[in-house]
Amino acid sequence: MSVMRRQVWSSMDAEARASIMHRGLDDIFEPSLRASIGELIDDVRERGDAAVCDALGTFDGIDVTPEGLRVTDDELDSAAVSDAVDAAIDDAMTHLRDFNEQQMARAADWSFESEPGLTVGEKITPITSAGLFTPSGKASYPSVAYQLAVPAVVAGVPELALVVPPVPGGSGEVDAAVLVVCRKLGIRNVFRVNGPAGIAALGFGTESIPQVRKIVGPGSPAVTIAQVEMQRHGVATMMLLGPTESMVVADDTADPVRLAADLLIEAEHGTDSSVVLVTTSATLADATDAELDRQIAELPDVRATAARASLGPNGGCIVVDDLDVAVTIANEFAAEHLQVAVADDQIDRVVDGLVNAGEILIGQHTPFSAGNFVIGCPASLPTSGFAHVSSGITADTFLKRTAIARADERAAARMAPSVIALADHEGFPAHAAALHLRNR
Ligand SMILES: NC(=O)c1ccc[n+]([C@@H]2O[C@H](COP(=O)([O-])OP(=O)(O)OC[C@H]3O[C@@H](n4cnc5c(N)ncnc54)[C@H](O)[C@@H]3O)[C@@H](O)[C@H]2O)c1
Ligand SMILES: N[C@H](CO)Cc1c[nH]c[nH+]1
Ligand SMILES: [Zn+2]
Repeated sequence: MSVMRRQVWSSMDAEARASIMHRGLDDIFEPSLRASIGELIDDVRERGDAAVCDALGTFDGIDVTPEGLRVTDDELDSAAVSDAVDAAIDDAMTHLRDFNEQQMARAADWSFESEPGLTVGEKITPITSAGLFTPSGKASYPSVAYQLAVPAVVAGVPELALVVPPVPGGSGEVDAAVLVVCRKLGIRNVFRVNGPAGIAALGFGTESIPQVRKIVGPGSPAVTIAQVEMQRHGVATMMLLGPTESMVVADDTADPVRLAADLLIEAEHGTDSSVVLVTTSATLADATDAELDRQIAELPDVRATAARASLGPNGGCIVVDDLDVAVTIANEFAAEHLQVAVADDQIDRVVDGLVNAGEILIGQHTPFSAGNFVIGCPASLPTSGFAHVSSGITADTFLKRTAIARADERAAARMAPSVIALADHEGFPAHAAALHLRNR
């Protein structure tokens, strides 16, 4: 039986096409989950640390007192990982720091004289505080910790706090690799939390956990709902870093063995992931499917089950007539991670046409896992179609732009008739009066 659900674009009706584009949102915003997360948020607002501790007991099976929420200096200082992981974290953080510093160098204040006597521009400053959520459920995610924290540090956010659920099945300890990342970056405000309760705690502030202005980080549906709900309470959060997803656009020159391996990368995250191959070659699709079957057999059961769901009911293979159609599909899908595996002389044409994706990785030497871990591009990226309108987490996520203008007397007089005409039309006499009195 095929691993990938196979469809031919030219024979798919509108419903079949819409179904491949749709992912995740119904599950994420399932009404009873929304209601229970809403109650949890209210509880944290009313009872602070006590509610976070209760949620840790109920949902994560961990008993802690409020004093136990903060990861101690001793835990941070003694956290240790193998030399190989330590070196890999340094390698990754160097690339990520370089990427974000390049971005910062292009985010300079600017101004210009837009007419004689009128200067306008922008001043760019970091937000004053941010909360970083590192997931810890179906996997350990030190890479998410540095994907969030390095950009925040490079942006210069003065107050940072990181929350993370304890290792599942443990006795309350936090993944040592996450702590190593925090230590390397000088982040000492680290808290063990239940996922959604931790989001609420960052938004309201509790006795132990500092209140922040913006919360970022990918997570499970419960964590995602908590972030969306906290917008009602005046906290900035992002839309929407949900279940991991990927797409590969390939032509008949792609190597099916690498293609299968690359499709399995994000497919193994969970049964809620979605992975799609769009190809001009049915022969390549057949060969890739056979390879997928062989490579999935080598995965542990839990990852194999996730991969079959991601490539089967949640995703699949779409055979298209040409690469232009593939580009149209990729832009409509707006994948979190997108790889282009086409002939060298087609790459520019395809990449030029791609506009909606969290990241675009070019060629079969650029697998998603290199992007996830080490390349230095953002890897905490918008999912569920939000790559149509938003971007991954970078230093820019932690900056804001304030417009600045200065007019002299001559420019104010020149603008007065336009201001007064529009103020009169909108019915705001005080808006008009401020210009009238300057021009008497
Ligand atoms: N978009 C991205 O950049 C990106 C990056 C990494 C991971 N991800 C995705 O993030 C997700 C991580 O999910 P995860 O489960 O591994 O970790 P998670 O930490 O996000 O979720 C687990 C936490 O949520 C709590 N929780 C779960 N359901 C709950 C409920 N109903 N009520 C209260 N608490 C509840 C658990 O007790 C635990 O504390 C995956 O879907 C993965 O694909 C996305
Ligand atoms: N694929 C994830 C982002 O969607 C990032 C990640 C971390 N670890 C493994 N993968
Ligand atoms: Zn991944």
